[in-house]
Amino acid sequence: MKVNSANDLWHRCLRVIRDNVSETTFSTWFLPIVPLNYENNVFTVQVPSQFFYEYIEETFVDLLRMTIHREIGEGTRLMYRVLVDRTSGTSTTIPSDDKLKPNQLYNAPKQENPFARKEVIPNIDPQLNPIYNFNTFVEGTSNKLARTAGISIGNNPGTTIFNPLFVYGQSGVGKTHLVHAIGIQAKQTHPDKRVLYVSANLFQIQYTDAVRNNTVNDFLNFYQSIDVLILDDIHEFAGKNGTQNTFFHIFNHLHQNGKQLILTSDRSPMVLQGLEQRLITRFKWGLSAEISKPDFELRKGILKHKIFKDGLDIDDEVVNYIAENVTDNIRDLEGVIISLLAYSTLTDKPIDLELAHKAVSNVVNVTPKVVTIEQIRNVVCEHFGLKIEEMLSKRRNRELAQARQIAMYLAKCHTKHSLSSIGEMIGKRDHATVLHACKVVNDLMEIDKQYRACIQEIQNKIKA
Ligand SMILES: Nc1ncnc2c1ncn2[C@@H]1O[C@H](COP(=O)(O)OP(=O)(O)OP(=O)(O)O)[C@@H](O)[C@H]1O
Repeated sequence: MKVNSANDLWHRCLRVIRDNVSETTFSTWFLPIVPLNYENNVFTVQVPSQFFYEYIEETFVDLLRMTIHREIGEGTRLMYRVLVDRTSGTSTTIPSDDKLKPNQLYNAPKQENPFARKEVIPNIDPQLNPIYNFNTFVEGTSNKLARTAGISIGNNPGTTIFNPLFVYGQSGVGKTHLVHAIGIQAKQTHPDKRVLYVSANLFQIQYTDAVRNNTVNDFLNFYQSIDVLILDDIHEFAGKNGTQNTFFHIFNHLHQNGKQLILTSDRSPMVLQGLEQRLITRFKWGLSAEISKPDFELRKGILKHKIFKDGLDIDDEVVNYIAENVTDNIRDLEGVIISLLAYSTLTDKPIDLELAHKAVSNVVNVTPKVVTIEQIRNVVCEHFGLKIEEMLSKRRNRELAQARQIAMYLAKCHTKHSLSSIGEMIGKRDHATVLHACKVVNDLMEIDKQYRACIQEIQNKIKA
Protein backbone atom coordinates (compact mmCIF):
# COMPACT_ATOMS: atom_id res chain seq x y z
CA MET A 1 0.00 0.00 0.00
CA LYS A 2 1.27 3.48 -0.79
CA VAL A 3 1.94 6.33 1.66
CA ASN A 4 -1.31 7.92 0.61
CA SER A 5 -3.25 4.90 1.73
CA ALA A 6 -1.37 4.93 4.98
CA ASN A 7 -2.46 8.54 5.27
CA ASP A 8 -6.11 7.67 4.74
CA LEU A 9 -5.96 4.81 7.19
CA TRP A 10 -4.35 7.00 9.79
CA HIS A 11 -6.99 9.67 9.30
CA ARG A 12 -9.66 7.11 10.02
CA CYS A 13 -7.77 6.12 13.15
CA LEU A 14 -7.45 9.76 14.21
CA ARG A 15 -11.24 10.21 14.04
CA VAL A 16 -11.68 7.37 16.56
CA ILE A 17 -8.83 8.57 18.76
CA ARG A 18 -10.18 12.13 18.82
CA ASP A 19 -13.42 10.83 20.34
CA ASN A 20 -11.49 9.14 23.13
CA VAL A 21 -9.01 11.74 24.34
CA SER A 22 -9.09 15.42 25.24
CA GLU A 23 -8.41 18.01 22.56
CA THR A 24 -5.07 18.95 24.14
CA THR A 25 -3.94 15.34 24.33
CA PHE A 26 -5.00 14.85 20.76
CA SER A 27 -3.05 17.79 19.42
CA THR A 28 0.00 17.14 21.63
CA TRP A 29 0.37 13.42 21.15
CA PHE A 30 -1.47 12.35 18.01
CA LEU A 31 -1.27 15.16 15.49
CA PRO A 32 2.57 15.03 15.41
CA ILE A 33 2.47 11.35 14.39
CA VAL A 34 3.17 10.94 10.68
CA PRO A 35 1.83 7.81 8.91
CA LEU A 36 4.56 6.36 6.69
CA ASN A 37 3.62 3.03 5.34
CA TYR A 38 1.31 0.03 5.51
CA GLU A 39 2.79 -3.17 4.20
CA ASN A 40 2.50 -6.85 5.14
CA ASN A 41 0.23 -6.08 8.05
CA VAL A 42 2.74 -3.64 9.47
CA PHE A 43 1.63 -0.05 9.92
CA THR A 44 4.63 2.28 10.30
CA VAL A 45 4.37 5.74 11.80
CA GLN A 46 7.00 8.33 12.50
CA VAL A 47 7.21 9.98 15.94
CA PRO A 48 9.34 13.04 16.72
CA SER A 49 11.46 11.67 19.58
CA GLN A 50 12.29 8.75 21.76
CA PHE A 51 10.51 10.40 24.64
CA PHE A 52 7.44 10.78 22.47
CA TYR A 53 7.60 7.11 21.58
CA GLU A 54 7.91 6.07 25.24
CA TYR A 55 5.04 8.25 26.29
CA ILE A 56 2.74 6.97 23.56
CA GLU A 57 3.60 3.37 24.40
CA GLU A 58 3.18 3.91 28.09
CA THR A 59 -0.05 5.85 27.97
CA PHE A 60 -1.99 5.13 24.81
CA VAL A 61 -0.94 1.69 23.63
CA ASP A 62 -4.32 0.08 24.36
CA LEU A 63 -6.23 2.83 22.61
CA LEU A 64 -3.89 2.61 19.62
CA ARG A 65 -4.11 -1.15 19.36
CA MET A 66 -7.88 -1.16 19.61
CA THR A 67 -8.22 1.63 17.02
CA ILE A 68 -5.76 0.15 14.54
CA HIS A 69 -7.36 -3.28 14.76
CA ARG A 70 -10.77 -1.76 14.17
CA GLU A 71 -9.87 0.65 11.37
CA ILE A 72 -7.08 -1.25 9.61
CA GLY A 73 -7.66 -4.84 10.53
CA GLU A 74 -7.03 -7.52 13.21
CA GLY A 75 -3.42 -8.66 13.32
CA THR A 76 -2.02 -5.32 12.16
CA ARG A 77 1.26 -4.54 13.91
CA LEU A 78 2.34 -1.04 14.70
CA MET A 79 5.92 0.02 14.00
CA TYR A 80 7.43 3.33 15.13
CA ARG A 81 10.11 5.21 13.32
CA VAL A 82 11.69 7.42 15.96
CA LEU A 83 13.19 10.58 14.61
CA VAL A 84 16.55 10.91 16.30
CA ASP A 85 18.07 13.90 14.63
CA ARG A 86 15.70 16.44 13.19
CA THR A 87 18.28 18.17 11.04
CA SER A 88 19.70 15.11 9.35
CA GLY A 89 16.42 13.19 9.55
CA THR A 90 18.14 10.15 11.16
CA SER A 91 15.66 7.70 12.65
CA THR A 92 15.46 4.33 14.34
CA THR A 93 12.62 1.82 14.01
CA ILE A 94 11.00 0.19 17.03
CA PRO A 95 8.00 -2.16 17.13
CA SER A 96 5.07 -1.33 19.38
CA ASP A 97 5.12 -3.61 22.39
CA ASP A 98 3.60 -2.68 25.70
CA LYS A 99 5.93 -5.12 27.41
CA LEU A 100 8.96 -3.36 26.02
CA LYS A 101 10.88 -1.96 28.94
CA PRO A 102 12.74 1.35 28.75
CA ASN A 103 16.11 -0.37 29.34
CA GLN A 104 15.46 -2.57 26.34
CA LEU A 105 14.53 0.51 24.43
CA TYR A 106 17.83 2.14 25.27
CA ASN A 107 19.64 -0.92 24.03
CA ALA A 108 18.23 0.00 20.65
CA PRO A 109 20.78 0.77 17.91
CA LYS A 110 23.23 3.47 18.94
CA GLN A 111 22.02 6.88 17.93
CA GLU A 112 24.03 9.71 16.54
CA ASN A 113 23.14 12.80 18.50
CA PRO A 114 24.97 15.53 20.42
CA PHE A 115 24.61 13.67 23.67
CA ALA A 116 26.12 10.46 22.36
CA ARG A 117 29.31 12.47 22.04
CA LYS A 118 28.91 13.82 25.54
CA GLU A 119 28.82 10.32 26.98
CA VAL A 120 32.40 9.78 25.91
CA ILE A 121 33.42 12.83 27.92
CA PRO A 122 32.11 11.73 31.28
CA ASN A 123 32.91 14.83 33.29
CA ILE A 124 30.25 17.39 33.93
CA ASP A 125 30.26 19.92 36.74
CA PRO A 126 28.38 18.05 39.50
CA GLN A 127 27.20 21.37 41.02
CA LEU A 128 28.25 20.18 44.49
CA ASN A 129 29.20 22.50 47.33
CA PRO A 130 32.54 21.21 48.70
CA ILE A 131 31.72 22.59 52.16
CA TYR A 132 28.75 20.25 52.45
CA ASN A 133 30.72 17.06 52.99
CA PHE A 134 30.55 14.20 55.49
CA ASN A 135 33.35 15.66 57.62
CA THR A 136 31.27 18.76 58.30
CA PHE A 137 28.03 16.84 58.78
CA VAL A 138 27.61 16.09 62.49
CA GLU A 139 25.85 12.83 63.29
CA GLY A 140 22.96 12.66 65.76
CA THR A 141 20.02 10.39 66.46
CA SER A 142 17.79 12.46 64.17
CA ASN A 143 19.97 11.95 61.06
CA LYS A 144 21.72 8.64 61.80
CA LEU A 145 19.75 6.45 59.40
CA ALA A 146 19.93 8.89 56.48
CA ARG A 147 23.62 9.53 57.07
CA THR A 148 24.53 5.84 57.32
CA ALA A 149 22.61 5.00 54.13
CA GLY A 150 24.21 8.05 52.50
CA ILE A 151 27.75 6.87 53.27
CA SER A 152 26.93 3.47 51.87
CA ILE A 153 25.57 5.03 48.67
CA GLY A 154 28.55 7.37 48.42
CA ASN A 155 30.84 4.34 48.41
CA ASN A 156 28.73 2.19 46.08
CA PRO A 157 26.39 4.38 44.04
CA GLY A 158 23.66 2.46 42.25
CA THR A 159 24.50 -0.90 43.77
CA THR A 160 23.00 -0.69 47.25
CA ILE A 161 19.38 -1.45 48.05
CA PHE A 162 18.89 2.25 48.83
CA ASN A 163 17.80 3.26 45.35
CA PRO A 164 16.23 5.71 45.29
CA LEU A 165 17.26 7.27 48.58
CA PHE A 166 14.41 9.55 49.57
CA VAL A 167 15.45 11.96 52.34
CA TYR A 168 12.71 14.00 53.93
CA GLY A 169 12.28 16.43 56.81
CA GLN A 170 11.44 19.99 57.77
CA SER A 171 13.34 22.98 56.47
CA GLY A 172 16.87 23.47 57.78
CA VAL A 173 17.44 20.00 59.23
CA GLY A 174 20.30 19.13 56.86
CA LYS A 175 18.78 17.40 53.82
CA THR A 176 20.69 19.44 51.24
CA HIS A 177 23.94 19.17 53.17
CA LEU A 178 23.60 15.39 53.36
CA VAL A 179 22.83 14.84 49.69
CA HIS A 180 25.75 17.03 48.65
CA ALA A 181 27.96 14.96 50.96
CA ILE A 182 26.77 11.77 49.24
CA GLY A 183 27.52 13.28 45.84
CA ILE A 184 30.99 14.38 46.94
CA GLN A 185 31.73 10.93 48.35
CA ALA A 186 30.47 9.23 45.17
CA LYS A 187 32.69 11.48 43.09
CA GLN A 188 35.69 10.75 45.32
CA THR A 189 35.24 6.99 45.22
CA HIS A 190 34.22 6.89 41.53
CA PRO A 191 35.78 9.91 39.78
CA ASP A 192 34.56 8.74 36.38
CA LYS A 193 30.90 8.74 37.38
CA ARG A 194 28.68 11.53 36.17
CA VAL A 195 27.26 12.97 39.39
CA LEU A 196 24.78 15.83 39.25
CA TYR A 197 23.02 17.86 41.93
CA VAL A 198 20.03 19.85 40.72
CA SER A 199 17.25 21.59 42.60
CA ALA A 200 13.70 20.79 41.55
CA ASN A 201 13.28 24.44 40.73
CA LEU A 202 16.21 24.50 38.31
CA PHE A 203 15.13 21.21 36.73
CA GLN A 204 11.69 22.73 36.17
CA ILE A 205 13.17 25.86 34.57
CA GLN A 206 15.43 23.78 32.30
CA TYR A 207 12.49 21.63 31.26
CA THR A 208 10.31 24.64 30.46
CA ASP A 209 13.14 26.10 28.37
CA ALA A 210 13.56 22.78 26.56
CA VAL A 211 9.86 22.72 25.70
CA ARG A 212 10.00 26.31 24.49
CA ASN A 213 13.11 25.68 22.38
CA ASN A 214 11.90 22.32 21.13
CA THR A 215 14.88 20.53 22.70
CA VAL A 216 13.09 18.15 25.07
CA ASN A 217 14.87 15.26 23.42
CA ASP A 218 18.27 16.74 24.25
CA PHE A 219 17.12 17.49 27.77
CA LEU A 220 16.07 13.86 28.24
CA ASN A 221 19.22 12.47 26.74
CA PHE A 222 21.34 14.61 29.02
CA TYR A 223 19.56 13.57 32.22
CA GLN A 224 19.47 9.95 31.13
CA SER A 225 23.26 10.00 30.88
CA ILE A 226 23.78 10.76 34.61
CA ASP A 227 25.12 8.07 36.96
CA VAL A 228 24.15 9.69 40.26
CA LEU A 229 21.26 12.12 40.03
CA ILE A 230 20.51 14.20 43.13
CA LEU A 231 17.23 16.08 42.94
CA ASP A 232 16.53 18.46 45.83
CA ASP A 233 13.06 19.54 46.99
CA ILE A 234 11.05 17.23 44.75
CA HIS A 235 7.82 18.40 46.42
CA GLU A 236 8.16 21.50 44.20
CA PHE A 237 7.02 19.36 41.26
CA ALA A 238 3.51 19.38 42.74
CA GLY A 239 0.97 20.25 40.06
CA LYS A 240 3.64 20.46 37.32
CA ASN A 241 2.42 17.61 35.19
CA GLY A 242 4.76 18.02 32.23
CA THR A 243 7.83 18.12 34.47
CA GLN A 244 6.63 15.13 36.47
CA ASN A 245 6.02 13.16 33.35
CA THR A 246 9.48 13.88 32.00
CA PHE A 247 11.07 13.09 35.34
CA PHE A 248 9.13 9.82 35.40
CA HIS A 249 10.86 8.73 32.20
CA ILE A 250 14.27 9.85 33.46
CA PHE A 251 13.70 8.03 36.75
CA ASN A 252 12.73 4.80 34.98
CA HIS A 253 15.65 4.95 32.62
CA LEU A 254 18.22 5.63 35.33
CA HIS A 255 16.81 3.13 37.79
CA GLN A 256 16.57 0.34 35.28
CA ASN A 257 20.14 0.96 34.21
CA GLY A 258 21.46 0.71 37.78
CA LYS A 259 22.04 4.43 38.20
CA GLN A 260 21.61 6.08 41.58
CA LEU A 261 18.76 8.44 42.39
CA ILE A 262 18.75 10.61 45.51
CA LEU A 263 15.74 12.76 46.23
CA THR A 264 14.79 15.16 49.00
CA SER A 265 11.44 16.50 50.05
CA ASP A 266 9.84 18.39 52.90
CA ARG A 267 7.55 15.43 53.63
CA SER A 268 7.44 11.66 53.33
CA PRO A 269 6.28 10.02 50.07
CA MET A 270 3.17 8.83 51.93
CA VAL A 271 1.87 12.37 52.31
CA LEU A 272 3.26 14.07 49.20
CA GLN A 273 0.51 15.97 47.48
CA GLY A 274 0.13 17.02 43.86
CA LEU A 275 2.48 14.32 42.58
CA GLU A 276 1.43 11.46 40.34
CA GLN A 277 0.87 8.14 42.07
CA ARG A 278 3.23 6.30 39.72
CA LEU A 279 6.06 8.61 40.83
CA ILE A 280 5.21 8.27 44.51
CA THR A 281 5.18 4.49 44.15
CA ARG A 282 8.68 4.63 42.70
CA PHE A 283 9.95 6.88 45.50
CA LYS A 284 9.05 4.10 47.92
CA TRP A 285 11.12 1.47 46.07
CA GLY A 286 14.34 2.20 47.95
CA LEU A 287 14.80 3.80 51.35
CA SER A 288 12.79 6.70 52.72
CA ALA A 289 14.79 8.20 55.56
CA GLU A 290 13.57 11.04 57.72
CA ILE A 291 15.84 13.67 59.19
CA SER A 292 13.85 14.88 62.16
CA LYS A 293 14.35 17.96 64.27
CA PRO A 294 17.79 17.94 65.94
CA ASP A 295 17.79 16.96 69.61
CA PHE A 296 19.71 18.86 72.29
CA GLU A 297 22.86 16.77 71.91
CA LEU A 298 23.01 17.25 68.12
CA ARG A 299 22.36 20.98 68.43
CA LYS A 300 25.20 21.22 70.92
CA GLY A 301 27.44 19.07 68.71
CA ILE A 302 26.80 21.24 65.66
CA LEU A 303 27.40 24.44 67.65
CA LYS A 304 30.69 23.12 69.01
CA HIS A 305 31.74 22.01 65.54
CA LYS A 306 31.01 25.46 64.07
CA ILE A 307 32.65 27.26 66.99
CA PHE A 308 35.78 25.15 66.62
CA LYS A 309 35.84 25.64 62.87
CA ASP A 310 35.48 29.42 63.21
CA GLY A 311 38.26 29.50 65.83
CA LEU A 312 35.97 31.01 68.48
CA ASP A 313 36.11 30.61 72.21
CA ILE A 314 32.64 30.29 73.72
CA ASP A 315 31.81 28.99 77.22
CA ASP A 316 29.82 25.79 77.63
CA GLU A 317 27.17 27.75 79.52
CA VAL A 318 26.60 29.94 76.45
CA VAL A 319 26.60 26.93 74.10
CA ASN A 320 24.02 25.19 76.32
CA TYR A 321 21.86 28.31 76.39
CA ILE A 322 21.82 28.55 72.57
CA ALA A 323 21.22 24.82 72.12
CA GLU A 324 18.36 24.93 74.64
CA ASN A 325 16.59 27.80 72.94
CA VAL A 326 17.18 27.37 69.21
CA THR A 327 15.49 24.03 68.74
CA ASP A 328 13.91 23.67 65.32
CA ASN A 329 16.35 24.62 62.67
CA ILE A 330 20.10 24.18 62.20
CA ARG A 331 20.21 27.16 59.89
CA ASP A 332 19.08 29.30 62.85
CA LEU A 333 21.87 27.86 65.02
CA GLU A 334 24.37 28.96 62.40
CA GLY A 335 22.72 32.39 62.28
CA VAL A 336 23.22 32.81 66.02
CA ILE A 337 26.92 31.99 65.79
CA ILE A 338 27.37 34.50 62.98
CA SER A 339 25.51 37.20 64.95
CA LEU A 340 27.55 36.48 68.07
CA LEU A 341 30.73 36.84 66.13
CA ALA A 342 29.53 40.11 64.59
CA TYR A 343 28.28 41.61 67.91
CA SER A 344 31.43 40.62 69.68
CA THR A 345 33.69 42.10 67.02
CA LEU A 346 31.72 45.31 66.62
CA THR A 347 31.24 46.01 70.32
CA ASP A 348 34.57 44.53 71.38
CA LYS A 349 32.79 42.52 74.07
CA PRO A 350 33.34 38.88 75.03
CA ILE A 351 30.77 36.35 73.89
CA ASP A 352 28.85 35.83 77.13
CA LEU A 353 25.30 34.89 78.15
CA GLU A 354 24.03 38.44 77.77
CA LEU A 355 25.26 38.66 74.19
CA ALA A 356 23.93 35.17 73.45
CA HIS A 357 20.53 36.18 74.78
CA LYS A 358 20.49 39.13 72.37
CA ALA A 359 21.55 37.02 69.40
CA VAL A 360 19.10 34.22 70.19
CA SER A 361 16.15 36.57 70.68
CA ASN A 362 16.73 37.91 67.17
CA VAL A 363 16.25 34.44 65.76
CA VAL A 364 13.63 32.80 67.97
CA ASN A 365 10.97 33.87 70.39
CA VAL A 366 12.58 33.15 73.73
CA THR A 367 9.69 32.44 76.04
CA PRO A 368 10.83 30.71 79.21
CA LYS A 369 9.42 27.21 79.54
CA VAL A 370 6.69 26.93 82.16
CA VAL A 371 7.95 24.54 84.82
CA THR A 372 5.64 22.84 87.33
CA ILE A 373 6.37 21.50 90.83
CA GLU A 374 5.32 18.02 89.65
CA GLN A 375 7.99 18.12 86.92
CA ILE A 376 10.62 19.25 89.40
CA ARG A 377 9.66 16.43 91.81
CA ASN A 378 9.88 13.88 88.99
CA VAL A 379 13.24 15.06 87.69
CA VAL A 380 14.81 15.24 91.17
CA CYS A 381 13.51 11.76 92.10
CA GLU A 382 14.76 10.34 88.82
CA HIS A 383 18.15 11.95 89.30
CA PHE A 384 18.61 10.41 92.77
CA GLY A 385 16.87 7.12 91.93
CA LEU A 386 14.02 7.72 94.41
CA LYS A 387 10.29 7.04 94.22
CA ILE A 388 7.87 9.99 94.32
CA GLU A 389 6.10 8.42 97.32
CA GLU A 390 9.39 8.44 99.22
CA MET A 391 9.87 12.14 98.58
CA LEU A 392 6.30 12.90 99.67
CA SER A 393 6.56 10.70 102.78
CA LYS A 394 7.43 11.79 106.33
CA ARG A 395 10.64 9.75 106.31
CA ARG A 396 13.72 11.79 107.10
CA ASN A 397 16.86 9.90 106.10
CA ARG A 398 19.72 12.06 104.80
CA GLU A 399 19.30 11.21 101.13
CA LEU A 400 15.57 11.96 101.14
CA ALA A 401 16.02 15.18 103.07
CA GLN A 402 18.63 16.39 100.59
CA ALA A 403 16.45 15.55 97.58
CA ARG A 404 13.48 17.36 99.15
CA GLN A 405 15.62 20.43 99.84
CA ILE A 406 16.83 20.54 96.25
CA ALA A 407 13.29 20.12 94.91
CA MET A 408 12.10 22.97 97.16
CA TYR A 409 14.97 25.22 96.08
CA LEU A 410 14.31 24.55 92.39
CA ALA A 411 10.57 25.08 92.85
CA LYS A 412 11.34 28.44 94.42
CA CYS A 413 13.65 29.39 91.52
CA HIS A 414 11.55 28.15 88.62
CA THR A 415 7.91 28.53 89.66
CA LYS A 416 5.76 31.34 91.04
CA HIS A 417 4.36 29.22 93.88
CA SER A 418 4.44 30.59 97.41
CA LEU A 419 6.71 29.00 100.01
CA SER A 420 3.74 27.40 101.75
CA SER A 421 2.32 25.87 98.57
CA ILE A 422 5.80 24.53 97.65
CA GLY A 423 6.03 23.00 101.15
CA GLU A 424 2.53 21.56 100.82
CA MET A 425 3.39 19.86 97.51
CA ILE A 426 6.77 18.53 98.61
CA GLY A 427 6.05 16.34 101.60
CA LYS A 428 3.46 18.56 103.34
CA ARG A 429 6.11 20.74 105.02
CA ASP A 430 5.55 24.31 106.24
CA HIS A 431 6.91 27.51 104.67
CA ALA A 432 9.76 27.80 107.24
CA THR A 433 11.09 24.41 106.14
CA VAL A 434 11.13 25.58 102.50
CA LEU A 435 12.91 28.79 103.46
CA HIS A 436 15.51 26.79 105.40
CA ALA A 437 15.92 24.36 102.44
CA CYS A 438 16.59 27.24 100.03
CA LYS A 439 19.25 28.67 102.37
CA VAL A 440 20.96 25.29 102.79
CA VAL A 441 21.09 24.70 99.01
CA ASN A 442 22.33 28.24 98.35
CA ASP A 443 25.07 27.95 100.96
CA LEU A 444 26.21 24.58 99.72
CA MET A 445 26.31 25.79 96.11
CA GLU A 446 28.61 28.62 97.17
CA ILE A 447 31.24 26.33 98.65
CA ASP A 448 30.84 22.96 96.94
CA LYS A 449 31.69 22.83 93.22
CA GLN A 450 30.44 19.27 92.80
CA TYR A 451 27.16 20.08 94.48
CA ARG A 452 26.78 23.14 92.22
CA ALA A 453 27.35 20.98 89.13
CA CYS A 454 24.76 18.50 90.37
CA ILE A 455 22.13 21.26 90.76
CA GLN A 456 23.05 22.61 87.30
CA GLU A 457 22.58 19.18 85.78
CA ILE A 458 19.14 18.78 87.36
CA GLN A 459 18.19 22.27 86.16
CA ASN A 460 19.22 21.38 82.59
CA LYS A 461 17.02 18.30 82.72
CA ILE A 462 14.09 20.37 83.98
CA LYS A 463 14.49 22.89 81.16
CA ALA A 464 15.09 20.30 78.42
N1 LIG B 1 24.14 17.45 60.86
C1 LIG B 1 24.64 18.64 60.49
N2 LIG B 1 25.91 18.96 60.77
C2 LIG B 1 26.42 20.17 60.44
N3 LIG B 1 25.72 21.14 59.81
C3 LIG B 1 24.45 20.87 59.50
C4 LIG B 1 23.84 19.62 59.83
N4 LIG B 1 22.57 19.63 59.40
C5 LIG B 1 22.39 20.82 58.83
N5 LIG B 1 23.50 21.57 58.89
C6 LIG B 1 23.69 22.94 58.38
O1 LIG B 1 22.44 23.63 58.50
C7 LIG B 1 22.19 24.44 57.37
C8 LIG B 1 20.84 24.07 56.77
O2 LIG B 1 20.93 22.74 56.25
P1 LIG B 1 20.30 22.32 54.85
O3 LIG B 1 20.30 23.47 53.89
O4 LIG B 1 20.96 21.07 54.43
O5 LIG B 1 18.81 22.05 55.30
P2 LIG B 1 17.56 21.50 54.45
O6 LIG B 1 16.93 20.46 55.28
O7 LIG B 1 18.00 21.13 53.09
O8 LIG B 1 16.65 22.78 54.40
P3 LIG B 1 15.61 23.25 53.24
O9 LIG B 1 14.54 22.21 53.19
O10 LIG B 1 15.11 24.57 53.75
O11 LIG B 1 16.39 23.35 51.98
C9 LIG B 1 23.34 24.20 56.39
O12 LIG B 1 24.25 25.26 56.48
C10 LIG B 1 23.99 22.92 56.88
O13 LIG B 1 25.37 22.91 56.67
